[in-house]
Amino acid sequence: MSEVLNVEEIFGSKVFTLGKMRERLPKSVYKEVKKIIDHGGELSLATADVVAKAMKDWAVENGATHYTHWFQPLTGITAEKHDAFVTHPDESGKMIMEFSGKELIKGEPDASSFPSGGLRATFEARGYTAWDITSPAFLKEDATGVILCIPTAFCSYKGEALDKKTPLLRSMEAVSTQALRIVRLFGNTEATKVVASVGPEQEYFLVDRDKYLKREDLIFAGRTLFGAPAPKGQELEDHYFGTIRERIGSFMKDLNIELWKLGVTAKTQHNEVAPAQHELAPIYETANIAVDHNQLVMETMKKVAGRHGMTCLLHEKPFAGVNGSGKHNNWSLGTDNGVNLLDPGDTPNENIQFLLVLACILKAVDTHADLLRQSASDVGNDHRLGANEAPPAIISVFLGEQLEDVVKQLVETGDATHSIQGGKLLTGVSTLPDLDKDATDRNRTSPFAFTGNKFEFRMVGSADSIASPNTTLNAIVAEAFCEAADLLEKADDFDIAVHDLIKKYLTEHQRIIFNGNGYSEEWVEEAARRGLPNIKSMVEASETLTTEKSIKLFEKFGIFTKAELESREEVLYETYSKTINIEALTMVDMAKKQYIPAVMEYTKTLADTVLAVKSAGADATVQTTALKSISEKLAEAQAAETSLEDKLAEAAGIEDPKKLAFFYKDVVHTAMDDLRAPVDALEMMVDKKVWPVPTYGDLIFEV
Ligand SMILES: NC(=O)CC[C@H](N)C(=O)O
Repeated sequence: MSEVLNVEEIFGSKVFTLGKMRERLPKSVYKEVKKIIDHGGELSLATADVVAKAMKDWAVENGATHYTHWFQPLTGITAEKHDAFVTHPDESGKMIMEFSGKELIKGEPDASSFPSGGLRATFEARGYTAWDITSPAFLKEDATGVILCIPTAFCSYKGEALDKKTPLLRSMEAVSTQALRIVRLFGNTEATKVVASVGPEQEYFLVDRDKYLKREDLIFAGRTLFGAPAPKGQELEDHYFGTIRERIGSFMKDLNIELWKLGVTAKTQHNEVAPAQHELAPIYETANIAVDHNQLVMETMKKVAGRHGMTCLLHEKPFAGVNGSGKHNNWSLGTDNGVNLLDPGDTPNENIQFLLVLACILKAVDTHADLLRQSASDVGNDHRLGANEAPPAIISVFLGEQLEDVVKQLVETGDATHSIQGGKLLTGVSTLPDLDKDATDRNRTSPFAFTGNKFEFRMVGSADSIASPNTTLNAIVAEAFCEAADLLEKADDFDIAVHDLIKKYLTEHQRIIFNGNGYSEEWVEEAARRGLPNIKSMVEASETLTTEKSIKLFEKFGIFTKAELESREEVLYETYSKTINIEALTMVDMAKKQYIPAVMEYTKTLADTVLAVKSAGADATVQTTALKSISEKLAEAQAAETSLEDKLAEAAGIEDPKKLAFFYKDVVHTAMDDLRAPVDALEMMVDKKVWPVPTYGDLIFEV
């Protein structure tokens, strides 16, 4: 019998939850904290002192020696700088551990080396972290000891956002304010806020650590830059939902335990489509906490994989030719009195509030398809989108049969009189129950799919923070709600006005609805006919941040200033160029120091064989032909390697960040492909024993 795991007891044990605050704080202090969490406001320094002491006492009781303001700079990952609770000893030499309210609420981590896109000159180095009271503090335990982590926002001396959290929090407030106006129109006077909630499904690969360490591309780039396909890929679909192997299972078990302790509701786990690919999905929660938790999920996956002699690859496309990894971002909006704005009910044609919300979302997604596409772009996702079971780069919305039919009725006749019902699914077996069928099937080819009571934004990449996609979603929907509320609040006859507005929005924006196969070539053509943007790369997507339309949107709701948007665009170009540069340098390194020497050595062995066979008086045609074709490919690889180095030298002379990023995308990238092709071909021509690195087969089938 295995040991019984008390999940209820370990869940949240490393989190300074509301429950722990209620136990440890004086009633009045707890009430003040709770009020600010729910409705905003500022904590007085005296109250902050009391909270800080309680938080420190709890942390120290649990072994903590340090605290850190934990934040999310524009690197897309998290940052921390530890400070011990240590203070000056008194005269007798005794030291008492302390943590003040001031230290809790505000930090000044310097942190001047983080990307700021020109927002901070080096002489304006001051940056501040501010406690995000809405996301609970937690304990991180590793070889460093136990560290109290306080989620914080990070901004410059002038108050400009330098992180991912600040704009997200601003967008949550914006969408809450505007969505409240909508529910008020329908007579909901009880709700005091509308919360954006998110559940991100995290896909990942696990590879053996020893093999990983033999591949510079995995170490430096997080993905394979070379590699011929293995004889078997994912075509048999036998890995998908297959039995979880022992080694992976014991990783998953440890991962769950670590995550539960951190209050992450790790819920679903399974093998994904590609060999060595897996998935973990939590239950949805407030967007801000979901973003923090997803960072913890990614970090914990890497840590726990190490303990099991494996490495977790979060890259969107670690292996060419098989599925990449996404992070399907399930998003919805709910009032604090329990109404899910995205729940259509049984008869959506009669649910006017839902239809208005839906019409607003379609309008938002159509109007800002470019921004939504941008929010899901990162360097790795360029390889994933549109390839092997990942949504295309074209934004469209899947509504499903039932809603598509309601929309059609509204657009065509102005009235929706009925809703298609799911009915029964007849199993045809007397011992099996007949099932109630959903009114709508699912569509995994869509980048933005309605799934019953939420939207699943499937475009997001696996390695990316989910802060940007949710910030953008909240922002664009806030704008649509705001425009609708501006009109409807003034309407003489609300019923007629709302009906007309829904019809208008649906008619104007129905081009964004697509229920067919998003992977098909026909859709690319059809989307072009409809005038939908097809933004193929991260570099092209970055430009959309600073269009007039984008600046107007984000400034209107105080989510980004123009300067913040410009700085982010610049950071994206820099990140892109630096990442591709690392990849290209890694390729040069591997080609020059590993592949080319290995093949040279092999050609020598072959040449010796040719001579030996000939001198023995036998026919050496096979050996000679092999030698010739391998030497030709080797020459091709050598030339491509030199050309890649030339292109990198050319890149070094380009100063403008945008021009440079485009150069990396258009020129360096092509040179990289040109080098990969002959090396991959050589892999199939030489003896496996001389190949200097583990192959695709070794990496994804022998974990
Ligand atoms: N079965 C699936 O859901 C595959 C999803 C795919 N891995 C993606 O990148 O989105």
